[in-house]
Amino acid sequence: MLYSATTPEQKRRMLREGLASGKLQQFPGAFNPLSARLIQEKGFDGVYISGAVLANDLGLPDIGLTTLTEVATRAGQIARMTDLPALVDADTGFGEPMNVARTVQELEHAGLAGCHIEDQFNPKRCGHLDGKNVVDLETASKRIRAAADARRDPNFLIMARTDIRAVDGLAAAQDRARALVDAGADAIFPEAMRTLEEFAAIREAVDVPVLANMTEFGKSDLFTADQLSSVGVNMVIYPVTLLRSAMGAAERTLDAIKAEGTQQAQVPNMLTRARLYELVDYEAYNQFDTSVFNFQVPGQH
Ligand SMILES: C[C@](O)(C(=O)O)[C@H](CC(=O)O)C(=O)O
Ligand SMILES: [Mg+2]
Repeated sequence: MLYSATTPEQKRRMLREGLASGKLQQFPGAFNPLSARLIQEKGFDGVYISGAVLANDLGLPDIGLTTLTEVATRAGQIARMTDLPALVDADTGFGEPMNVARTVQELEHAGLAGCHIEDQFNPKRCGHLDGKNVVDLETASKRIRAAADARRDPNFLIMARTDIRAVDGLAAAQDRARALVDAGADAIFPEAMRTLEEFAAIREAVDVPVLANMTEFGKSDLFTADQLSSVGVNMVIYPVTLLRSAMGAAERTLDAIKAEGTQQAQVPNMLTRARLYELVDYEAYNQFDTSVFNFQVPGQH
């Protein structure tokens, strides 16, 4: 009932253990708190909270328009609904190194298990689009160092994302990954890798966990969990997958209502009322009510 009984500290330990387990950690992107429940129920290892999804959900493009307050608030609402660890996309950290430090403390406070901070210029863009740019190594390292120093829980995961592959190539991505680990990164997110061999090259360059971004319509093929495991990737995200699926379904239903004058034919594709109630644990609230209100007033029989 209500929120997860697992504490943020426990979730952060779970994330660390999962990354050290040798088993690929699969983190689908939750597009709202309810979908985080579904992700947990289906047996995934954790929940990803995508910057693109948070921006798109507000009707905005993913170009650094969302604020720290918006991201921390929404990420906190999602994280508290699941017993799984949640990793959030902190974009470029929302400013200069001191802002990055505050970002990390806000995200810790919101109950996140970790975040990733990238080395793009502001305004940032989707890592799978052309025309992005990256900051120099010193600036990128300062962001990561500030993030690592700011956390109060040593298990809060600081993941460094580098977008440099698309700008300067794979060797540059290996160098930068190494340097960001030296700056304090606990894990590396090499953005826009093209092949499995490229993931293997990053794996070779660093000895911290490596993440693969399996976003649709991007630069990489959608590799399977087995393929990613075979090159030593530790964690995979499906960042926008559920939002795209849900919005695809919504569009088809709206089209059907327009064309047919009723949603009837779409009903079999919908989550039933019973299933929805199950996901929000309706029954537990019912029982709470019954136990609270099931009393007798003395003298009244
Ligand atoms: C992972 C990502 O940063 C996100 O915000 O989810 C995006 C995903 C996308 O736009 O498809 C990215 O830059 O890859
Ligand atoms: Mg993003």
